Amino acid sequence: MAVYTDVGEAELVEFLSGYDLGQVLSYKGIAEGVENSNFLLRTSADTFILTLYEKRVDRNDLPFFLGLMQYLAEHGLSCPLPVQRRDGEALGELAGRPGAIFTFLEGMGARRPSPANCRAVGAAMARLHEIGRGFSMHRANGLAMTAWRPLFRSCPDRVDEVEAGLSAEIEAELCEIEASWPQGLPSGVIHADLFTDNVFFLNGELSGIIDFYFACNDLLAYDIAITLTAWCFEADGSFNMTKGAALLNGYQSVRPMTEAEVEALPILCRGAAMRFLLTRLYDWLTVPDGSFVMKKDPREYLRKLRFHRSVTRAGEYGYSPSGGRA
Ligand SMILES: Nc1ncnc2c1ncn2[C@@H]1O[C@H](COP(=O)(O)OP(=O)(O)O)[C@@H](O)[C@H]1O
Ligand SMILES: N[C@@H](CCOP(=O)(O)O)C(=O)O
Repeated sequence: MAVYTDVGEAELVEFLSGYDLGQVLSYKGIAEGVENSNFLLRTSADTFILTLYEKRVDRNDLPFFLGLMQYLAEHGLSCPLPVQRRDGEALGELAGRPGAIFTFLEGMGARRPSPANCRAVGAAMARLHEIGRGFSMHRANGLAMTAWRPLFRSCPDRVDEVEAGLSAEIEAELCEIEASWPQGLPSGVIHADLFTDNVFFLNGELSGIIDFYFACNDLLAYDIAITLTAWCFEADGSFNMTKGAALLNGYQSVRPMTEAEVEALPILCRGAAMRFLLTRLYDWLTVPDGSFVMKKDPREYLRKLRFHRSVTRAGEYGYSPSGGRA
């Protein structure tokens, strides 16, 4: 349940007095999400999303996130647009937290993505990468490859309780990833959390992308690796090459990958699986049972990591050099 901060009606009315959004009709907490508190807000003007930023989001990063959403929306990517107050600011303070209001996006995440969904998300991600070239703000990736070992070290000494031998497996894997991580690939603005719950579909068409709170500057192909890892495995843990090909072809229909990116895809996928294995592992071992923070199973990403370790070339993900070309 992602409502960590309660909002009283009087303080909400006071907060809204800075906007031209009419009268509050209703507001209710949204269960989905992990990081922040989100409310569905209906006013006499329209329906909106009210987000209160919780402790895990650094408030110094908020201008980057809000600025990026505004820039992408203004350049044709469907994503929430931060609503400005009368004084021109989009960020305010509510219930002791930084807060902002966003336009509401219609649609729902694909629970079991089809190859067509995968193609659409690949193309949308490439559009995001292309549009992002013109965005002038910069944010280093706080969860970049160099942050994984310190994150692993900060996990309590109970990693092997999750699975026997896990600590040694992660240690060995980190050494290989660190030694083989690619240098000099094209970089730019990436979403970095393009999971199925963050991409909405309406009537079979991709209607928008949400949740830019891990967005940062990093390797574009690392974003492809994250998305491929999130979208193209089945519930039984098997990789679906049809979906992989669809996602990569969709991406390449907008932005062809360079040869170096294609070659690096297997190691980037190992990194992507490691990043989500570690954040999930940390939460699994540190967040108390019964807490509001939704813990996700780290073993899902351990299985994905093991698959990626067996891959030697991008063709095994469904990549084909002509992919995306008409
Ligand atoms: N602009 C939006 N339009 C429609 N629904 C939204 C919007 N932003 C968030 N939501 C809803 O709120 C949920 C949580 O949002 P998300 O940004 O993923 O939260 P968190 O950052 O806490 O993970 C989403 O799954 C979706 O249901
Ligand atoms: N996608 C991450 C967790 C972050 O959750 P989100 O609700 O912010 O997308 C994971 O699955 O580990």
